[in-house]
Amino acid sequence: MPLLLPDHFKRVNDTWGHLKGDQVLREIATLCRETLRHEDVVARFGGEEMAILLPLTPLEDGLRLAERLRQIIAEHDYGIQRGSVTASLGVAGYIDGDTSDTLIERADRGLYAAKHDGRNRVFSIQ
Ligand SMILES: Nc1nc2c(ncn2[C@@H]2O[C@H](COP(=O)(O)OP(=O)(O)OP(=O)(O)O)[C@@H](O)[C@H]2O)c(=O)[nH]1
Repeated sequence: MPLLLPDHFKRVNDTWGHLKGDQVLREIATLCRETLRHEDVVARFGGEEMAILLPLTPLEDGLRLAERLRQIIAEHDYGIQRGSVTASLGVAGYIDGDTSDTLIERADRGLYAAKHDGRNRVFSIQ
């Protein structure tokens, strides 16, 4: 399960306006959906955060997919200055006994590590 958070999104809103920010978020969600399988789920997870559910996907594959998404998001043309939209992703793989809370908590720690390491990165904490 990857958690995705755009980088420096306040700056996107402040520079190009909230409506453009909304459009960027919608485009990121569309890019995710286009990249994922039919059974995968992209969900808004409060604010500008998105949760991605990849059923029956080993962590290694989830990490590969998250890395692909990171690249696609960074390379897409949003109609604003190139390079101004990137995202950080934290990925957690299901472990026996996990609840949704413990899974999200690990993905969130990965996300925090990705932000802390400089953003536009994929991190996983097991
Ligand atoms: N346009 C738009 N902005 C949103 C939405 N939800 C949250 N935001 C904005 O997203 C911004 C998030 O800012 P911060 O939490 O400071 O994080 P950030 O600027 O992305 O910085 P880092 O996460 O540290 O890279 C805030 O300005 C929120 O108002 C939304 O639905 N639409």
